[in-house]
Amino acid sequence: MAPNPRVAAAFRAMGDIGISQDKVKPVLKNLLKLYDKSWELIEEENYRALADAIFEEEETKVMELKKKCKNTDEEDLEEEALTHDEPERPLKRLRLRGQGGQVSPSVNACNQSLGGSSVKRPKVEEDELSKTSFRQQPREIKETPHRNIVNKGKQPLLPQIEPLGKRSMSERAASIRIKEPMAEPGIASLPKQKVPDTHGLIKPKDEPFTDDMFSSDVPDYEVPIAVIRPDPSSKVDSSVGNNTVEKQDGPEIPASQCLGVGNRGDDALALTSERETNCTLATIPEESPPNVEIASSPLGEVKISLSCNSTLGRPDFHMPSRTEVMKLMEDKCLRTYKIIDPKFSVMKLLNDMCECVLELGTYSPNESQEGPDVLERSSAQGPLGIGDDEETLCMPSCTTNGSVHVQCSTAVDVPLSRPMSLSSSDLMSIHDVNDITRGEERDRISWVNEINGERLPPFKYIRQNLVFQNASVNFALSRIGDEDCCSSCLGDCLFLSTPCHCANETGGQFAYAKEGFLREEFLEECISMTLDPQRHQNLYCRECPLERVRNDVCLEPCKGHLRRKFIKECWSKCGCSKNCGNRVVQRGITCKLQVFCTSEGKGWGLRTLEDLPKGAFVCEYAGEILTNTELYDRNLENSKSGKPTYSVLLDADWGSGDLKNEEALCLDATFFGNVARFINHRCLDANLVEIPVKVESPDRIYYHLAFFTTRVVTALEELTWDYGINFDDHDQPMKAFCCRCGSKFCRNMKRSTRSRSASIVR
Ligand SMILES: C[S@@+](CC[C@H](N)C(=O)[O-])C[C@H]1O[C@@H](n2cnc3c(N)ncnc32)[C@H](O)[C@@H]1O
Repeated sequence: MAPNPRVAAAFRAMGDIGISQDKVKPVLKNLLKLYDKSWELIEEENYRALADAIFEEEETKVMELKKKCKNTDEEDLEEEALTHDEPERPLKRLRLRGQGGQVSPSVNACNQSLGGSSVKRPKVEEDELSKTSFRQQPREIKETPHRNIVNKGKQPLLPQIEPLGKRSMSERAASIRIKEPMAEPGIASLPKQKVPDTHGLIKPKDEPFTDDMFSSDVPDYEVPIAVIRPDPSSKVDSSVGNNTVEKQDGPEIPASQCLGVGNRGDDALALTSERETNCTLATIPEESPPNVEIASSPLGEVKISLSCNSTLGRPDFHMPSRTEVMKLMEDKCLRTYKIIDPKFSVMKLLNDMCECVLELGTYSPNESQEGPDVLERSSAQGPLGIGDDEETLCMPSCTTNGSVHVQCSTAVDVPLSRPMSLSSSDLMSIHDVNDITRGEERDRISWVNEINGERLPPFKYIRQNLVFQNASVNFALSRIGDEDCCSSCLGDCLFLSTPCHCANETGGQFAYAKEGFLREEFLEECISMTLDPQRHQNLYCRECPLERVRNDVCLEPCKGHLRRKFIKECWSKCGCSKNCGNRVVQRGITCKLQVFCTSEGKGWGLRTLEDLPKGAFVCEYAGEILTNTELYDRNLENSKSGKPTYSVLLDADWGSGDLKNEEALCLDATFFGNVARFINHRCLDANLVEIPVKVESPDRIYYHLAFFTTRVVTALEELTWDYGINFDDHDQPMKAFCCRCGSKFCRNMKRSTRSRSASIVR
């Protein structure tokens, strides 16, 4: 395998300016292994062009530094000659081999001077060194640098793919071979420049980096690659040489956030000066080694998480902003890369890592059929900022036990591997973080997870109900008689002195007020029916479809269905305007909503991002229209999955007549649904109430189930509705969940014998 130019160049750069290789190696080993995967994708030619361009630009500064190092070089060479029996530093050894035993004096001298303890320091002022610390001498790259990093001298880093199921995600990430070149913006197009031969110094390229370059006891990818380290004594200037941190756009960064890159907490990356090295080495809790985790969700999201426990015992610690962390990481820890790639950023690094894993892990023919591994993740508490980068989420966070995490995940919805259970249509259902509706709704609906690494499970977002197969839903215009519409109306029906036919359903008054919200009186009635069903007459079927589907022969008596108030909206056959105030639900969602991961263990939930007045329409429950029989069959298949259920009975009129099988309908949002599928249950004092709405169908067999606020709901409040579950009724199609609604009226805790029909099927 060809040598890796990035590794070579990074080492050359550090060597040239005298950075201790001992300190850097263990860190770079891990960083490079990850980053190189993406770097490898860049064509060799382009790399050279880029490197040449950068090197030339930096030449003058490097030469200046070299002059200053000159004296030291000579001394060091003498010293080296005297002490050549001593074990060589790995880099030096590499160079010696690569140069047939010829060592570049200047490079070697400077290299040893800063980091080495057994050799002299260069005669360079620290400040000056800081200024030039990462300048690199131009050089000619005559041969392709090696790319084959070898682990422990035995195992190649990029072996052939093994079956997925047998290995952890991290192992897979480390071992899958890159298949296709990937262009990197801004790099591929750089013109190639010729670099004078006079500067050709070293070619650390002919040999693979072997075990002796890195600590040998470090397994691939199971070691930390980055850590945020505390520094008890000083604040560190990210621009080097200054012990204070300048405020960026956030609060001052305390000393505890002195950043470094390390390996298992026992080494640190000393990239700039010894002062910084001391800082990064200061107080590393031994019991909490930093760690890197590569994980994927079942849908293929890749997360690379860098973590350490550096805040342990630091009560003064506060979580820095994402910008602060990123800036410090870039400035302090990783500027080596900036020499080679001026566009380098930590975000880019992390994103590249993620994308490499994605690239490497996608649709590999050798992968097993099992889903991708998901590594154990620590659940971060406290708010996580979402990256402003469209493609990457980078989230520094802090747990209560003091761990600091920098987590990066791909927001691009590419599955890591194709689990057997995901069909191509499933893959189509993977959700954009910015808009789960894929443009179906007027406004975007985003999803966030501030709790753990889970991603939104797949489903296909639909705005309106769809018939699955046998449901008897007939939208024929001819079915709507004159009494069921207002064909002679004009404009806005709410402004009529005498309400039109469409208000008949609601007792001759429209359900909506002119402001667009439900009339208080109507709303209160609906709420009261939900809160106290005993006061309102339940409907009982002679032959309940729920019982009939269970047992055709001997039917159990109907347990009753809550009688509900309907809304009838004006529709296409009406003469009024599309903007008529009696058309609310059919216009769709108009408030700003967000799907989020709940902290109470209820899974995903829905919240509003803006204050909502009482009686405001939020959304309807959209899903596949199934017959009760079809739902029963589906549930039989899924009953033991323990997954959330998303089906709702359209039973608001059951009991008023005998229903045929194809008329007993329900909505199932498991596979096709809208945002309402995320609304969780709350016993009794939910902030939403569901109301049946007739739009295009004159009867009550099929209707829309619409959610309205029961009170003022403030921004970021979770939206909930009372599913009407009787937690004591075990004779139900699916097992009831353990309610975590948190309501003081929770029926699951009190085990009340409240006898409401279960309108949501569990
Ligand atoms: C319509 S889904 C709601 C969205 C769901 N939380 C999710 O993650 O997709 C209904 C399911 O959510 C969960 N759920 C809803 N309300 C809950 C509550 N109060 N306590 C616990 N789990 C709840 C149950 O698993 C239930 O089957």
